[in-house]
Amino acid sequence: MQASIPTSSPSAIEIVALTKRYGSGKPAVDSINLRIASGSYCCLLGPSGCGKSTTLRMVAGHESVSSGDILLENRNITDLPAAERGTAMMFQSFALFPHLSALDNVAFSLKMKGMDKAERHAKAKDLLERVAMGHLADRTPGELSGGQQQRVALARALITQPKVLLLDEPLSALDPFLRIQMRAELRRWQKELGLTFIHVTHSQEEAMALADTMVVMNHGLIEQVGSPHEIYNRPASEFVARFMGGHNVLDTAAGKIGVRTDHMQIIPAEAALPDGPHNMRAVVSDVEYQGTYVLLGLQKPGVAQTASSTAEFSVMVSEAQFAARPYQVSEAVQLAWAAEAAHPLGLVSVPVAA
Ligand SMILES: Nc1ncnc2c1ncn2[C@@H]1O[C@H](COP(=O)(O)OP(=O)(O)OP(=O)(O)O)[C@@H](O)[C@H]1O
Repeated sequence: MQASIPTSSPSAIEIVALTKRYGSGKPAVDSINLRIASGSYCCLLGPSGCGKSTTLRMVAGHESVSSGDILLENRNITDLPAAERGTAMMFQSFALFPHLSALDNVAFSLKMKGMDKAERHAKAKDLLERVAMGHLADRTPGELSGGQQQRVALARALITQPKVLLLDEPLSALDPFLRIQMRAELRRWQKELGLTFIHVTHSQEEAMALADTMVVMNHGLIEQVGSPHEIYNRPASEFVARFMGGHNVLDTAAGKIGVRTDHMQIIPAEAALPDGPHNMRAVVSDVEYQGTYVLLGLQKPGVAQTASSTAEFSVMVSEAQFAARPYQVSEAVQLAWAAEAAHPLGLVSVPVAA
């Protein structure tokens, strides 16, 4: 479901019925509405092809809009050239000029504006100091690590004094260890600078770690907007529950519900359970040891097991709980959950009034 962000803080960006059509088929971005609070970290999240990069590029002015509007601090920027919008973009590969020093990379856009060398170098040096790169200002990108290149790319984006920084998969070129380190740096910079960041990612984990507001997209539509805690604890649709992971989707008489895998209990088949809507029978189909917990895969009873069949449900049990009562593949069990652990999953996305 789409939902509006509380209107108490002023919107840095407001997107109204924004649509992008590339051909005659379904739009890549389909009349979306969104408000992004000033000074917040917003992550656009979704599977490949959901329209998140197209949305970001339309905000940046790198992609034309088929219909709808984009407002930055109440100014309609829909038809303005990229350089006049008050946004700056940081790309996946950082797009640094390989033959220029870090200093000249950062100063480049000021050179294009005709600023004299001493002044632009002073501004660039100042920004490099801010991202702890002042001592490496003379190095070319090839002489810098991935994380250092990212800091130069950030300084280069900030030199235009944007109100909104747009980041397109900025961490995907980094190795997993550095990605986690740079993720923390991005978050710290955003808070220190007090700027609005809009960050596109396909990683749920990255969005959860960074975002004040997550925007989950699918098929050109916004499925849900909310804090990581809201999205994880109250996924609004089956798509969001499955995409975020860590949830079971169950068919009940009252419709589909979501229950977190760590909020579901596994109980031996012979144990007595109260009759009611909050339990079901299942068969263990796989047991995965994950260190602090064990993830049990389960199927409905009577479903034939093959080597390629995947578990329909999952239950996370602590290592200690599993050690006290281990479960085996093919064992019949019962699953139970508290009424308050189940939340209904809607099916239809509804647009929000902008
Ligand atoms: N220049 C283009 N011409 C035609 N179709 C395009 C163009 N750019 C994107 N599309 C299509 O628009 C849809 C949305 O693409 P978009 O790049 O916004 O998705 P995405 O969510 O960012 O995916 P990814 O994570 O793979 O980059 C896709 O179906 C894509 O094929």
